[in-house]
Amino acid sequence: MASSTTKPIFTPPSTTTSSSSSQPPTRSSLLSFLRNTSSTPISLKLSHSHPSFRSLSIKNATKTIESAETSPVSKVGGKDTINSQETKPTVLVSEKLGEAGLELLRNFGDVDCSYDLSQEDLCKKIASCDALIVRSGTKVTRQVFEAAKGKLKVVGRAGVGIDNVDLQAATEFGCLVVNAPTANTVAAAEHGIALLASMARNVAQADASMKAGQWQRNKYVGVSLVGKTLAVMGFGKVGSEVARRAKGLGMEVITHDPYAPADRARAIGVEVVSFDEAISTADFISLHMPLTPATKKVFNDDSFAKVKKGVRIINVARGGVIDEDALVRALDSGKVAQAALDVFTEEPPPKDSKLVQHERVTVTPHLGASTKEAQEGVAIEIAEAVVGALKGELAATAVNAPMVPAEVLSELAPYVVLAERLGRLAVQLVAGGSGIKSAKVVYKSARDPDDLDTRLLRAMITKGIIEPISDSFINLVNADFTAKKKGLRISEEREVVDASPELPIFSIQLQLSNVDSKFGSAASGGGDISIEGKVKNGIPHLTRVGSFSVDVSLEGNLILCRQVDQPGMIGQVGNILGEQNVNVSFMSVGRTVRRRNAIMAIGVDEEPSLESLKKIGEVPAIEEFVFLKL
Ligand SMILES: NC(=O)C1=CN([C@@H]2O[C@H](COP(=O)(O)OP(=O)(O)OC[C@H]3O[C@@H](n4cnc5c(N)ncnc54)[C@H](O)[C@@H]3O)[C@@H](O)[C@H]2O)C=CC1
Ligand SMILES: O=C(O)C(=O)COP(=O)(O)O
Repeated sequence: MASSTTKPIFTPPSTTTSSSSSQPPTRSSLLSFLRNTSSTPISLKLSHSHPSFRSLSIKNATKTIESAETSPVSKVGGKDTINSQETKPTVLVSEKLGEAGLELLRNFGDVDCSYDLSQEDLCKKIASCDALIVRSGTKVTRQVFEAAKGKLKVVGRAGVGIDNVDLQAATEFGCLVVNAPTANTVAAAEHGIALLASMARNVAQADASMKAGQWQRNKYVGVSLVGKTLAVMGFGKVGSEVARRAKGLGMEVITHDPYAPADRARAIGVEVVSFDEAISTADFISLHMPLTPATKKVFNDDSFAKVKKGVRIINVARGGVIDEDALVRALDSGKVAQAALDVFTEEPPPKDSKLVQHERVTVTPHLGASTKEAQEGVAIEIAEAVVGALKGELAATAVNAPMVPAEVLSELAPYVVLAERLGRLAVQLVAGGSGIKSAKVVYKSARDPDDLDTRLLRAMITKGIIEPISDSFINLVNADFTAKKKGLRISEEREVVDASPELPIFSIQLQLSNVDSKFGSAASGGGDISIEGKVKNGIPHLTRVGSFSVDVSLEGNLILCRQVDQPGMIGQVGNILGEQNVNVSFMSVGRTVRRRNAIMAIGVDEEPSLESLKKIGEVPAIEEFVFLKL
């Protein structure tokens, strides 16, 4: 029989545990995946609307089918439109974007094209924007995220380099950053080759000289490319395309990239070498690495001291990777013969910049991505990514959230839902005051542990745990950051079990350590709260609570009761709920020893009233129970 201290224990539904009730209406319907996946099953959608971009989405299928009237997004004439009664999302485009991309955006929301905004004006405008699309000219600083006051959900970078976006601040504010990484690759590579060839033959200088009325054939004798060594610094998308083209011009190509696989370079006849070897053997050095703290001013006095005398440098990456004063010194001393630069530390550079004015320097105003083709491609790529993110889909080009390849995601989708619901459920089992400091996730699978990418699952478990206990906005972007800030440590383990290798995961177990439980039966032997779940026929199920086996699908609301294992219990509880017109969707009983203790897990469609929950607690054989919202 239950003691008065353990019975009845029930948790009234807290507002923070219900994501739909806790979000302001304009936000709850958006960013469903980034923000809230807790209410219905999901399916996957792959869209191939642009050849260079595969946008990957997880959509709430039930919602899409059932709630055309209530969802802000519906399909009309093949276009994504917004129902008239809902506020359309506002997308601020702060730099010139291709018309095809703008068209896509206009079909979805209100588009405000305001170019050349001052930082102050950007901060003023941003408070009413759901998305911001930039190129390299807009500085998206912490100040911008602060000024957005939580309204801004996505920053889309219509291009590759995201060094103009404060990613840390974006993450802290839960703002997704997406980029368009593929559509301008060829344009940047072609511009690199154009600069290489025109620098070698003094095209820009000779052109200026002729326009000034001169005919200086002897002054502009160039150097040949064939047989010369080109060092490609950064063998990514652009670097490898430059290398391919330089090989076609008869150049020897070497590369330095600490992260690129050597066999990918070797496959096109390019040798991977150390930084020092690359810069000391090359006749031409072409820069294609991103600007990061590690690459900032990596070309400085020390590195110029190591280059071959008379080297020629091309930079279509970022101005910041070169110490520009050091480059001027190296040009003046003759160590560097020429430079061709598309990018600058400060853009536009000061009018009196010694580098820009230098006779042996060829400059272009950041034109690498500026071809008609690339701009249309980039505009479509970013518009699709931003619209997708605003619709709550997972972005394949997310820069500050877990990004999972399409084929992996299609397998993991139901486990993603399971992960979040286990987190959400476990945290509701924790007794009031005890803070959660440590969570352990065990992924049981028949597959090799290295085959399982758990970043997304981990982020969803974290979101599930943190969201109900946080009054700030939690999504996939800031879940990890917020968990760390709250001092929650999440560890992961993979356990190989004898199960079907067809399934990526056999089960997910979640343990919260050193916490008191509202529901004593959820505590495992060591005093931790422990629950486990599986995916069955695509539906997440709770399969273990503490040491009790149960089997209930994780949908809607859940009542967990521990009772003396005796006949008639299901009927008694069912009757109490029935009297209140609460529909029982499923029931499962798990016990350790026959006729002793059992756990009853009851799924209910409606939220039972306080009165009916009290009545359940008054059933003599029920020793403890808890009401949980998923
Ligand atoms: N001028 C322009 O208009 C354009 C400039 N870009 C810039 O070009 C750069 C490369 O773009 P993608 O090739 O698309 O990027 P990517 O990400 O495909 O390639 C970058 C490569 O740099 C490598 N890398 C990182 N740190 C390095 C280091 N310390 N030393 C050598 N390599 C390092 C990476 O491993 C990666 O392979 C970016 O900075 C991007 O912003 C890109 C497009 C247009
Ligand atoms: O994609 C990049 O990284 C670029 O540098 C292109 O910049 P832009 O969009 O032309 O301002």
